[in-house]
Amino acid sequence: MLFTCILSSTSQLPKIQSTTRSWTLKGFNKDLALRYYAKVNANMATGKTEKITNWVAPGDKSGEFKRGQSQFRNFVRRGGEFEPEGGRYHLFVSYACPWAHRTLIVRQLKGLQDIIPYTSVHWHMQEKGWRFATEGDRDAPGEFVRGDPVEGHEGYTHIRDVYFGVDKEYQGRFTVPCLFDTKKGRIVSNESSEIIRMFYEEFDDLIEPKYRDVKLLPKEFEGEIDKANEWIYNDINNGVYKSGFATTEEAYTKAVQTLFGSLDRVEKHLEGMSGKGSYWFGEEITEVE
Ligand SMILES: N[C@@H](CCC(=O)N[C@@H](CS)C(=O)NCC(=O)O)C(=O)O
Repeated sequence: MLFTCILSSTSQLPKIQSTTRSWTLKGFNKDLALRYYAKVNANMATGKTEKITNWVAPGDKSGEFKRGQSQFRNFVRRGGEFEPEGGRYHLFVSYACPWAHRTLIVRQLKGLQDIIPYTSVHWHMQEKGWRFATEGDRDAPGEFVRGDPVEGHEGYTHIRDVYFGVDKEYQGRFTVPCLFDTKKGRIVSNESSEIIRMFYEEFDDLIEPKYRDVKLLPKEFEGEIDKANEWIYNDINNGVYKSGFATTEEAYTKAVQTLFGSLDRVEKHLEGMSGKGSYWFGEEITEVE
């Protein structure tokens, strides 16, 4: 999934080829790839004053990409501070972001299209981070790629405006996905793994009955799902970033080897399921997918 985000951004970068046994990178020009990633990195300047732009902190000799924690970690919950309500929450995404993809996928699977509207930013992230599309953009196709439609956000040009709009002193990165509460004017969450979990059941009273039966975190598999998430997140989802943003050969090699080892592990698991269904646990799609 993350390969799509990083690697498909340029036709010059390697294509991933899946075989039943292993994943191989054919024609991988690492130097070219690293130069590209370095350029993306330089273009991803965010932050208000300090350079919180560097994926690898200056002075960190390890050259390893270390992801910061998402800072908005509230939950939409029945009876809680953020009640589930149709039209109340707005989801900001980028079609170029796989963390955002999973929120869109779950939104669709759970039939939340009329409950949670969304906006996708322009795909090209530049020095101020993600920006909203304008009327003049001719190169940003796709549904809901538009200006920020939230009332009170008139004049917002970038996702950073949403963050600074709720916290003038915000010091983190201006990431998508970001779930915004239009009623309280607050960011509920900018952590995709938690946004999807809110979508699983919290809005169930508002959706058609057939969507209530979509159980992406079935009780009987919860423990196994958490276990699988642990290494899939560290080695694959985030592993792509660790590979792409590494600034030393050592960090790069370690991340890439871990990544491909884990992709093999996925292949092996799915091969072992053959005949039992196409998904991680067989017949039913779950969070692991
Ligand atoms: N842990 C976050 C990560 C989100 C994330 O890193 N999004 C990237 C796009 S793929 C982003 O918006 N980056 C902008 C930046 O870091 O400046 C999540 O899963 O929601």
